[in-house]
Amino acid sequence: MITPETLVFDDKSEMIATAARRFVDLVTHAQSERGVASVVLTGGSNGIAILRALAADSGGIDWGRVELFWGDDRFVPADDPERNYGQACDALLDHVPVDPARVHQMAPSDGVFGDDIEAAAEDYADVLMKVGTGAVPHFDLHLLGMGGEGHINSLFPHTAATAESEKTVVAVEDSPKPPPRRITLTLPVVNRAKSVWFLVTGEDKAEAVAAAHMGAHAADWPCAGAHGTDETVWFVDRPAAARI
Ligand SMILES: O=C1O[C@H](COP(=O)(O)O)[C@@H](O)[C@H](O)[C@H]1O
Repeated sequence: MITPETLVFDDKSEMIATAARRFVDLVTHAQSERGVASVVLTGGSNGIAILRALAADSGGIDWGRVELFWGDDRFVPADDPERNYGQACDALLDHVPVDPARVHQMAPSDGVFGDDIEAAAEDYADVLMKVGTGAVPHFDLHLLGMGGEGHINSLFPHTAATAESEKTVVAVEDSPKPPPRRITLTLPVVNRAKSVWFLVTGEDKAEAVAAAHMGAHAADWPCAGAHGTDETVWFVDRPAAARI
């Protein structure tokens, strides 16, 4: 496994600005190599902050050639402010010329599958296979936020979703963090990404950051189970880095 790169910043705005610049470099490089870049977005404070920074300046990114996915979303109605997809639209996607056919949101609870969260999760697994023409894509980048107990996407400690080794997408019915119903990519899918970046701030995250850096078990600290095939980068502020 590749040794993670850990970048510690004095403040959050400096961290987000650096991550946004690296995002531009990574995506434009992928586009020049392969035509289309694939990126998995995340929710949470920093996952949305980087999108706002990109709305202000996205350099030479051709947004029409970015395939966008979500690492997780909350299974709530489409207009619920808790939706990671809706927050991403407000922060970035409504302001740049994305190709709607390349924007792959997870279904909301009032979408085509209605309240059937299992059907919605299976549909997203199909989407991954279809876009990857028969295999889950090796995403160019998977962004991750992280909770204080080490959750990433909607993979919480000591849950079946975190232990999942076969399915690519699962439904979560009892998330300890509200709202309780969510859809999430699983660790085997996260770990297909070439680059996995964590965006983490705050001293309440310091124990989880330290656990991941000390090689904890993913069951205990899901963040410890996420790695890119080419790089794993931790963007952390000083309080979050306090215990490493
Ligand atoms: O519930 C969620 O939380 C994580 C982390 O959020 P943060 O606000 O503590 O940074 C987020 O990455 C995930 O997508 C989201 O659904």
